[in-house]
Amino acid sequence: MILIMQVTFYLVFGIMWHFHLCFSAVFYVERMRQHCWRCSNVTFHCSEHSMCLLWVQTIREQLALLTNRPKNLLVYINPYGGKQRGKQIYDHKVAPIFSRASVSTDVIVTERANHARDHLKTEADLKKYDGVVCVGGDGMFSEMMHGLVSRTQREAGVDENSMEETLMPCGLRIGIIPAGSTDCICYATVGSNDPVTSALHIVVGDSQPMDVCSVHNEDSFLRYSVSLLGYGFYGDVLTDSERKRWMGPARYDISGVKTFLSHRYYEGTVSFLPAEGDSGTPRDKMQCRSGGKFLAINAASMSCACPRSPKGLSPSAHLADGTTDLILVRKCSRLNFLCHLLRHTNKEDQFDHSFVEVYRVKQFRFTPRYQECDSEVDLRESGATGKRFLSQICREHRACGCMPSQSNWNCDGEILPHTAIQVLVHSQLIKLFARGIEEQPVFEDPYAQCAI
Ligand SMILES: Nc1ncnc2c1ncn2[C@@H]1O[C@H](COP(=O)(O)OP(=O)(O)OP(=O)(O)O)[C@@H](O)[C@H]1O
Repeated sequence: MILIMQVTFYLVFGIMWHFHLCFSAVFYVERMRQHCWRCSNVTFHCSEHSMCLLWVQTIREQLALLTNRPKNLLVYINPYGGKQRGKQIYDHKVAPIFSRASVSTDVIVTERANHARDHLKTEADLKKYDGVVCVGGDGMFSEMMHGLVSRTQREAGVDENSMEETLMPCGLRIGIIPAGSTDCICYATVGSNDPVTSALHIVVGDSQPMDVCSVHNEDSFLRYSVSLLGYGFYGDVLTDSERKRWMGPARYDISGVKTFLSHRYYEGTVSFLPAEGDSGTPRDKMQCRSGGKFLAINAASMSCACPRSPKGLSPSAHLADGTTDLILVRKCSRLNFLCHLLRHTNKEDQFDHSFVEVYRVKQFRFTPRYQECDSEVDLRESGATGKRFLSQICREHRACGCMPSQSNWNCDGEILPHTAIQVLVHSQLIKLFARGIEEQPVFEDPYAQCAI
């Protein structure tokens, strides 16, 4: 009994004691299908008050020894993310679990885009907290991560604009309660996009380090990325879908089909520093420069798994090994490109095509064939008349003023204002309240209760 308790005690997260009726309920995590966790409880009845009290005190003492568990959290809720149910999800599904686990919270419902980022960057008294939690989608996570990373660098005197400086890892862990239209980061780090599961990962104090890529244009810092940096196909899908926000989540499908049919390719050169040692490579083709015509240039710092693509863009990408998987899809026929895209949704190897190259790298640089001086992206549907391409004058045909074909970088769902970028992976810069996707059931019967 003692042995079982030691093994599984970390899954207990609360206890409720009823003095007069002489019983106590112990709350614990129960593993369900598809990486979902649920809150369960077992009730102990006891004929003697003193024995019941002893049990309750012992369990409380044991819980107090688990120092990795958060006691104070700062929570940001985006009330407009996804189906606009962030507040409801937090109040009904998450807050009761935090309360049961004796986690106290300060909750901020955001009033505008970048509210959470700015508050974290400057105002928040971070010493009071053991972690920060966002209730929203990938955009909301990205906002919070930017706020926390920038704050950490500023306090450490690190210049984010300099690629030479080593960034300081963040001290606070980040929790993600999925409530967006795309919850890829949550899905790739927990294995599901279920708010209750994420809340339970937070209260049991899970910790998952994560790499962060910094993206620079010459000497200026642009953004951080933790999941996907995509030029060409994924950049075009995002740019088009941003113009169709009014359509809701259906915009991604419509923009995806439209972008696929347009079959645009882009010219440029990718230079990279391959990972060494035991990081492994997704494929064994070593070279450090690749130029030509590309349908897509993707850098996946995590698998980028999501319900539509259960294995993700790069199934073996590691969350925290200091590398990113650079996937170069060269110009090919529409049919071949379709085959490649379809393999993201099934178990076939999406890299097993002659027009696809993949490298595990620590840093890379992309130079478009036609270097632009500036690119202010105009997202209006009537973009052709906007500012977007005004400065993109073809170098080789200055006289004719023809417009070179350039895409935008999709940086974790945000459009970058520059096409020529340098990317550097910072190993384990942040930590999440997550444990990665559990490969094997810990217990022989994965659906059995975790006995205490
Ligand atoms: N109160 C607010 N009002 C408007 N925008 C907000 C607010 N709070 C946060 N945001 C912004 O909303 C964007 C989308 O939020 P979130 O990621 O939570 O939802 P989403 O439905 O997943 O959206 P996305 O289309 O980015 O996947 C974020 O980039 C964030 O900056």
